[in-house]
Amino acid sequence: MVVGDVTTGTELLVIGGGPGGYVAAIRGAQLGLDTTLVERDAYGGTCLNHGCIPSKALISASDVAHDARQAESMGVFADPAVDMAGMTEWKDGVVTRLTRGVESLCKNAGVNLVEGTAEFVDDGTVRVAHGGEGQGSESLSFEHAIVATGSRPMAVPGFEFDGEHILSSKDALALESVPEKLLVVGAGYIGMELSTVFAKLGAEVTVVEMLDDVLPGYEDDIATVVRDRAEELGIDFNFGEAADNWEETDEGIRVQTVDEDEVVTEYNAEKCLVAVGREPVTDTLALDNIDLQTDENGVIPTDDQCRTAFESVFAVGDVAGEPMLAHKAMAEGEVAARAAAGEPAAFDHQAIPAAVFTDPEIATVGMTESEAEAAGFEPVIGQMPVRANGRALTVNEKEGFVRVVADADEEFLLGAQIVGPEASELIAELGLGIEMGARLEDIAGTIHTHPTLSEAVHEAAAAARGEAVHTR
Ligand SMILES: Cc1cc2nc3c(=O)[nH]c(=O)nc-3n(C[C@H](O)[C@H](O)[C@H](O)COP(=O)(O)OP(=O)(O)OC[C@H]3O[C@@H](n4cnc5c(N)ncnc54)[C@H](O)[C@@H]3O)c2cc1C
Ligand SMILES: NC(=O)c1ccc[n+]([C@@H]2O[C@H](COP(=O)([O-])OP(=O)(O)OC[C@H]3O[C@@H](n4cnc5c(N)ncnc54)[C@H](O)[C@@H]3O)[C@@H](O)[C@H]2O)c1
Repeated sequence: MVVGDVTTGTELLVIGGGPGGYVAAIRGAQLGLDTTLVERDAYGGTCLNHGCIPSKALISASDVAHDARQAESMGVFADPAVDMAGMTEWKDGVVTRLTRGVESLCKNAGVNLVEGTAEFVDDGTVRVAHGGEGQGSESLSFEHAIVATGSRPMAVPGFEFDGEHILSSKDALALESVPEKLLVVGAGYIGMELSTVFAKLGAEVTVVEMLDDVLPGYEDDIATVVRDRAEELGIDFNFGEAADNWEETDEGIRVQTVDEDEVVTEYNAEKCLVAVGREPVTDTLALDNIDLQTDENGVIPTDDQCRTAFESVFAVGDVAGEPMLAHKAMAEGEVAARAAAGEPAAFDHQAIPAAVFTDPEIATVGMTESEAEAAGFEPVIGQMPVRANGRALTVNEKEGFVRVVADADEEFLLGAQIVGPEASELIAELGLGIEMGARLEDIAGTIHTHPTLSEAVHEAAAAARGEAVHTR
């Protein structure tokens, strides 16, 4: 415990111990920099504690329950009971194991760990306030600082999170029982992943979305596959409606939405999950003290080395803007640490994959067909339906496809979109392909194991060359 005002110095100061921050700190220490990581809450940040990991744990657990109930066509008859408290305990165990792992990885790498909230005093010093009252504070001087303070959920005006009726994703991931009726506001990443979880666990789920389909930004044929499956699970979608206000009722809550013609619709539910996007966390940093400006979305602007307007200050991860994904935060953390250590490093945006862990999963990397056209390419497309893949049928899956986008001229791989089982795993081969400048023939000429889902990647590349064997 530090009481009073102690001044120490460090070569590399990292603020925030999420995926962006802890990777930056470990890499900085590995490169020989005296490195200090300041975290105010829990190592692993949003991703490990309240995001990627707990949500994927609940997705897996709800899949086990749901798949067992759906296995009659495979000759398996089961009716598993769900103990949400037990599931939450198991999920918390996974989280604890991983957060402890991050802490010990940092320690083993020689990173100095400081618990507290860091704010800038000037462009070479922060003040770290420790814990609660009487815990004191210390000043830390630095040569380079990496800001990795992440993001928080955005609230809809009038729908402030209370953890009881109006839930953030963090609240929803900590529920001890399955709500009978769940209203979800927003059909983006979180809305779709968590609607699927709770529908599979037996909740009656209704989704309201301001726009006209699920998962804005994804191509229509991809969104359609996921929406159709979600509707089969009993999820009720209401598009073109925005959450407007709510009140408490004897049974829970009544939420009113409004559409563009001012038509009001009412929904009764036990709880309401609001998932309408996330905003960067910068208000903990006293940025005014160094006059570091954010843009209109609260994002800290950076260059391709993740450097801010200040030579000595970098920003990585969600606080540095879209896409707000953990692997992008880690990759930026690495670039910033290397740049701080004086190594050549630059962040390359061309092959950042994204995955939505819906049923079935979605995964994309690089350009879509229309993005390739807009970038001046003449694209060629190859597509393999999941139903034509033997392994998919053996795991009782039929819906979806693998699509590759290449440049017609030289056949360089430009992008890929997958919707189907294990899409999040299959996309890695195509990301590597783009990164290495692979051509269609490199993928089509690689022998893929039979029977695997990865053969669909091989066939999509072959299809783009007019050489598919397993699809027309
Ligand atoms: C429900 C959910 C599911 C998600 N699923 C996925 C997924 O499957 N895949 C994926 O790629 N992404 C996913 N994400 C997004 C992912 O969690 C974020 O992109 C990622 O956590 C960003 O990492 P970061 O290091 O920028 O910030 P964070 O993980 O938010 O970490 C920031 C850290 O900074 C600390 N901090 C803030 N201010 C200060 C301060 N002044 N001093 C000290 N410490 C401070 C915070 O306590 C926090 O620990 C999900 C997010 C949510 C909410
Ligand atoms: N698998 C993953 O990688 C993963 C999973 C979860 C979250 N995340 C990250 O977290 C971020 C935040 O997720 P999210 O789902 O909160 O945001 P999102 O941006 O993905 O989706 C928000 C949705 O809410 C809708 N919306 C906005 N205001 C509304 C209103 N008033 N009423 C009804 N609908 C409204 C938007 O049109 C949009 O469809 C994601 O963008 C992503 O970066 C990633």
